[in-house]
Amino acid sequence: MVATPLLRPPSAGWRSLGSTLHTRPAGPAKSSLHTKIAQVTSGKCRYFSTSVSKWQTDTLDRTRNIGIIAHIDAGKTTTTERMLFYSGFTRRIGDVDEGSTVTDFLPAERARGITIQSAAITFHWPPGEGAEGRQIDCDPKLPKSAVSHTINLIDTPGHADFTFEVLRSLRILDGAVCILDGVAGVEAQTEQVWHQASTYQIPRIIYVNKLDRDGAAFGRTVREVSSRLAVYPAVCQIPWFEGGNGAFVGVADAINLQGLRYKLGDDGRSVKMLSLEQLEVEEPPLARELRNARVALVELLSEKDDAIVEEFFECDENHLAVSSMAIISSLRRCVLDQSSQVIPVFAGASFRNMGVQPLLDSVVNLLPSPPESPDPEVSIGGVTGGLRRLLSGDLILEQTEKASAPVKGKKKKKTTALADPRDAISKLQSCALAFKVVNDPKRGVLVYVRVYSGSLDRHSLLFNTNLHLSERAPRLLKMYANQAVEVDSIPAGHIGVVVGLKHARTGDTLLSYAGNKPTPPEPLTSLQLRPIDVPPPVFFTSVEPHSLSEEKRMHETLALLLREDPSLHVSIDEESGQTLLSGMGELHLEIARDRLINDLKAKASMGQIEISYRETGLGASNVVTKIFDKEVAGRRGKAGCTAVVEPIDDRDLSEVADEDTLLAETVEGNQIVIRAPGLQVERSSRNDEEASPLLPPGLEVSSLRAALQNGALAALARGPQFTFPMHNTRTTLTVNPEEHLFGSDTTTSALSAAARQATSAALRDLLSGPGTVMMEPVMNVIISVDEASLGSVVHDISSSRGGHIISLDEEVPLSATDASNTPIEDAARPIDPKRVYAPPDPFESPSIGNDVPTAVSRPRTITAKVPLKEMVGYLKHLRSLTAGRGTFVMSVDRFENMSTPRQKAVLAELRGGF
Ligand SMILES: Nc1nc2c(ncn2[C@@H]2O[C@H](COP(=O)(O)OP(=O)(O)OP(=O)(O)O)[C@@H](O)[C@H]2O)c(=O)[nH]1
Repeated sequence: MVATPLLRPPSAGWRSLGSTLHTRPAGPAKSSLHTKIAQVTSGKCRYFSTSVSKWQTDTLDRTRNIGIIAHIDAGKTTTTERMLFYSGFTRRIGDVDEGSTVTDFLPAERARGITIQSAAITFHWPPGEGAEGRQIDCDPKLPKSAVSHTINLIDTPGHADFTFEVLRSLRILDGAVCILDGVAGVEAQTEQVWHQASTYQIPRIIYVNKLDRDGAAFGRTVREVSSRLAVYPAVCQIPWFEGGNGAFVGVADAINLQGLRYKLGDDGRSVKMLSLEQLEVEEPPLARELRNARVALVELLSEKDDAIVEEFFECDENHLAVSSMAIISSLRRCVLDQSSQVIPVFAGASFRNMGVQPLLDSVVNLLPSPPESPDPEVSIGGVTGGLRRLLSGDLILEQTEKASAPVKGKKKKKTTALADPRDAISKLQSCALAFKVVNDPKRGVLVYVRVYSGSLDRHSLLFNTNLHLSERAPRLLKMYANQAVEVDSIPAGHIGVVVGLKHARTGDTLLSYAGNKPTPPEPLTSLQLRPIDVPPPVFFTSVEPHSLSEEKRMHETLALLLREDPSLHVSIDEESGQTLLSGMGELHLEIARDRLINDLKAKASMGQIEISYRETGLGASNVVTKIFDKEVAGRRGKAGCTAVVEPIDDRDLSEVADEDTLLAETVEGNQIVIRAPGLQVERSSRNDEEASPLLPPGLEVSSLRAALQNGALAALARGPQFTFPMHNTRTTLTVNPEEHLFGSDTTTSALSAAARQATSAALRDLLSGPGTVMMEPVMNVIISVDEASLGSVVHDISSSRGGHIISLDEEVPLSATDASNTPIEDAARPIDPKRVYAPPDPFESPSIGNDVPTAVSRPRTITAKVPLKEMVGYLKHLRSLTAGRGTFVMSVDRFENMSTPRQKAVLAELRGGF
């Protein structure tokens, strides 16, 4: 599978693998592969181009948008650094432990040695000009890695606190490399990220790293892949331990039937290649195992792919005679067709510079190009489907039918004639997803985008469908880690950066369209690419400026932080005036603190990190009316409204809404319904900005709605009894035009103030009536332990921590972290490790070689629901219960009402200091 070594005659000499030599050889001779792997012709392919800024769409098939996913510390950054080095991108290998890597370029990341931001880096493999180069016809009999490809690599973070960041990186990938730690095997978080990748149907290959470490067990890890990730591992390489159980010196390649021995202590560019025959002389046990691996590989592929069966018969049913190209093609088909459940597995030790070039070849050979990846999901006008279907007109047709179908039990709403949505779709020039916003100290705010259709051109007007505003794209860049090249356009399938956008945030969809209108034609305004739910924040901390004069700057910096990371929330406590920053985990907030204070230089300090509790009503309030009548900033403002606050029932929001409803939306766990009887707003009309004759001049429906919503949200940020934000409530605001609007005195700020006062009054009414209760975040926790510690961990969770055990050894998706509600296909059945080929590990007893781990060390998975409070500092405790082997991941399940004694105990603790 190694392009360069595969393509050269196996010889016992040391070869240089790297950027200097790329010859184009002849394809392998089919008939006698096991005796003669490849022949080399002297014909050379040159991959030169003159322009690096030209992004040709016709070279899209030579582009790979991939990510590296793994458990924390599995070696993502170390592997990425080697990739950059071998591709000629860097001159020396960066070291995570020294803090000199290219990808972890934030000071906070360098200091902690962990990856926080997913940086996008472009490089070429094999070294050359990548997809920008002149189109060269390559022999289809050669692997794709014979020609230089452009690889856009997204480095995803590994810590559970950054799940949201992992998700938003995942959704723009066409393929992924999953790195496993060869000592730790498949860990809880690997499973979590694996399932998230399954949600987006991302084709994957696996790389088992750290095989140089004591205790590394490639075979055991392969078996865990089958049992824990529920896929068939296609072992493409096996580790080469000197003399069978000595030092890790390289890999034996089951595709090309050769051994790759690296020079110890070297930078990994010198590799000795040995044919199977040579291995038989020099390392007979390894040669024997390599034959086993080849047989198992061909057998596995034959179960899933008919084409290789034919090839196998042509080779007289000789597993060793099947050509390496046939195997590569078969593996590629299986990787792209995820129903095969086949995942190729590779081996290496990135830190020792072993195994990374063959891995890069596999990225090019096996992972899909953008056009080969699954149709990206979009939502438009309440309908979801694939972007390609939308562009072909199929999806929107469904929407038109759905919109005109009568709603059960309701009279049909009056609608204006809808223009054919296909006309609107035909006006779409480009559609891109902003997947990352980074504040670069030199270049300003960089918005990383993945373009999905058309071509995003410099100076084009981009409509942001999340924020409903347009902004121009003054400059476009292609990023090489922290270096940039200016470009004129970013075509579909590519990743680039827009500089100079003032509003776009991570996760926003950006459109360019034909025509000079300020907004695109309906229903394009609602088009969203791969929408993703932001989980509710469960920790918070206060942020205080050092002085009053610093306050403005602090808020600007916070706003930037929120553009970068929308899973952070900022709110102001109305009464104390304190600024509160909330996030998904303790580490999440600590990193935010680092970013704010150390990187963005805000002169502010942060308080302690605390759990973010909530408050909810135990019944409905009375209807409360408030008329706001006051001078604001020298101008009279008068407006009124009524409010009712009640707990959410199980009615759907669409059932709550009627013809008088201007808005029915769930924001941060609370539903807001805004009604204006008789306003005669044509809601189903596509012109929401339409002024109503009942509205004072200058006041539009959209601004009335926004003002009322903001007012209600401000009031709901503070519960009447415990001052925690309200949760699980529905607030219905009603504006009666005749009673609550007062001509030109009714300004948006007066409306907002009236809504806030009415909601606050309804909350107080709730307190004097049915009362309120505290709610706490309850986590969905998945714990991985050995059989031996199962009992003590289960006991600890259920008795000392007040948790409920949901299941043992069953995959339960982490609700808040799973991107959609679509069932996870592969969460179903683990594959019996006995049916899977895995080479024996050094020191492994032959009797258990192919067996499941022994009873005491059998991995067990506990799924439980536990209050977050009881999970603070849990890792340390788990480690002590499991002799250091247990791991866990968690995500918010929901907020639950607290019992009176628990509420009392928590309040006493909070008052006494957390
Ligand atoms: N012995 C050995 N150590 C390795 C290998 N690869 C990585 N390491 C070490 O493992 C540690 C973690 O490596 P990283 O590359 O930072 O891992 P990561 O997956 O990027 O971690 P996060 O960025 O925190 O998610 C570092 O100390 C590396 O030096 C390897 O092949 N062998």
